[in-house]
Amino acid sequence: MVNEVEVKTYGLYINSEWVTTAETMTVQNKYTQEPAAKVAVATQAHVDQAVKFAKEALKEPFAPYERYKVLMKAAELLLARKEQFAQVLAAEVGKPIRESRGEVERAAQTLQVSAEEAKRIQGEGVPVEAAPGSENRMAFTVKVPVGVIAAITPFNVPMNLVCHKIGPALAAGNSVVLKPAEVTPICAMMLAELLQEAGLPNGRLHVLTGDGAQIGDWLLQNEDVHMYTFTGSPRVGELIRSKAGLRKVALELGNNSATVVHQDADLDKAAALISQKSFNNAGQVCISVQRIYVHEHIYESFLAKLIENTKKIVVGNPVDEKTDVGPMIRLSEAERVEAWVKEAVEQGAHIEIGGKREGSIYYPTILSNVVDDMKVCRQEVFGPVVAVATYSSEDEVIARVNDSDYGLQAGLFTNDLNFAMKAAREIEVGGLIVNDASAYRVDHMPYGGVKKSGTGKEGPKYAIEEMTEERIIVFNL
Ligand SMILES: NC(=O)C1=CN([C@@H]2O[C@H](COP(=O)(O)OP(=O)(O)OC[C@H]3O[C@@H](n4cnc5c(N)ncnc54)[C@H](O)[C@@H]3O)[C@@H](O)[C@H]2O)C=CC1
Ligand SMILES: O=C(O)[C@H](O)CS(=O)(=O)O
Repeated sequence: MVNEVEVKTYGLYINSEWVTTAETMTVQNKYTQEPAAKVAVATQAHVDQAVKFAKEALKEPFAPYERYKVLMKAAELLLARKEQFAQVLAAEVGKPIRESRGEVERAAQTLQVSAEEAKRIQGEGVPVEAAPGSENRMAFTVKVPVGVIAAITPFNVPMNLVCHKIGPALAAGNSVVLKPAEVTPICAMMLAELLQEAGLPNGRLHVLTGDGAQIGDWLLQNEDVHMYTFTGSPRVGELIRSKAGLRKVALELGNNSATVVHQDADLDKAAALISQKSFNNAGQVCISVQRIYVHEHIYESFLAKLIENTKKIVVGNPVDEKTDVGPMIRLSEAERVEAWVKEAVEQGAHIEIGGKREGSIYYPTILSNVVDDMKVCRQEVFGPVVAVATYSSEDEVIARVNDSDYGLQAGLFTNDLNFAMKAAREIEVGGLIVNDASAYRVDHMPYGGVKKSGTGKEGPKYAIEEMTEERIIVFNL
């Protein structure tokens, strides 16, 4: 089937209007390299205008039940248009069509859970009367919106990660100025159309496209932005934190995710799940398996099963129903991954399968005989490459998993409850997944890392905590 995506020009979405600009940018189909759409290029005046409308919108009532209805309606409309959105994702990301449909379904769930959470935002009674001299007082807290939130999102999951920002932000009563990734903004623009149709009040959402660094900087300069929520690279995350001053910042950053296969694990299950979760979206998932630590007693047998499963992966055109792995986001990224693998091989690694590039497609690759200081282990590959190493003791593997700048999620296959509990206590991550690979996520769970993987949690209930302020009300009776 040929992917026919209409080449449409999107304006900036400001105060429920589509604002055209003299300058536009082309968004490419990542497999065919043909134009998929054009988007407007915002100036600082557009950024300031969007923030101004966002701030003004906060003065208009938007009650929790109204937020619930709008977000639920948006989820319903999204599911009704699942195929249209999935085809756009396949084109703008190069994400295989079955996986793209999965992302749209998850995005709808994220909106639904956000809607439900809109009705559950609550404070608590505070027994101030327990303090000497306060016997005549009563107090309680309320959660109030932070105000205007700037949301900046990455290219790899452009639909669901946008919903993880605007869903909770709107549910909590905020206004949002969204800056989607330059290379994958189309779904975000379509989502804005959909939210408007679902009845979102004017001014609550604005979407700006153009130069990411420039718009990011203008958003940071604008004092009327109260919070920044960012998902992307550690480099940009640190930049935002350093420029945000005293304002709130939530950061979802990178990882070089480890998954451990212990000697008592179910090897068939481990090999099947790890091969599937290492190469989804061509490995461009920040919890994608990258470092695989296998107990030395079962190493040969596990590796053979992992290779066997990986051989079945179909590489090709994302719109083909059979395709499991499509292109990377850009040629230079595939070339970078190729160079890292070449360097690892020069340092002694063996390519067990893969190690091949065709244009921006990099084939699923398993490396063995690796050492922890190779780039493919130490840094974030963000591509379809895994590095398999052996270990001999529980303490050794926990120390090696923790020997990383990152700490988002890790996986552990074991049937030993004591080892699982020890790992739960000692592995330094935001989430440990037992008997599955690191890349497990459902959208209502708390999600976020430690160390260079970021600060703050996503998952609507947890993101709402970040996106509200707690206010105490004290009565002197
Ligand atoms: N923890 C998580 O949930 C996730 C983390 N990531 C991480 O994101 C990275 C890959 O995504 P990319 O889109 O390449 O990341 P990136 O950091 O290059 O870009 C992310 C966003 O930041 C914008 N941006 C670029 N420069 C900026 C600046 N100076 N100020 C403000 N905004 C700026 C971009 O336009 C884009 O919208 C990887 O490191 C990956 O691990 C990706 C997905 C999820
Ligand atoms: O971190 C990412 O790349 C995504 O958040 C993982 S998921 O939400 O697509 O599972």
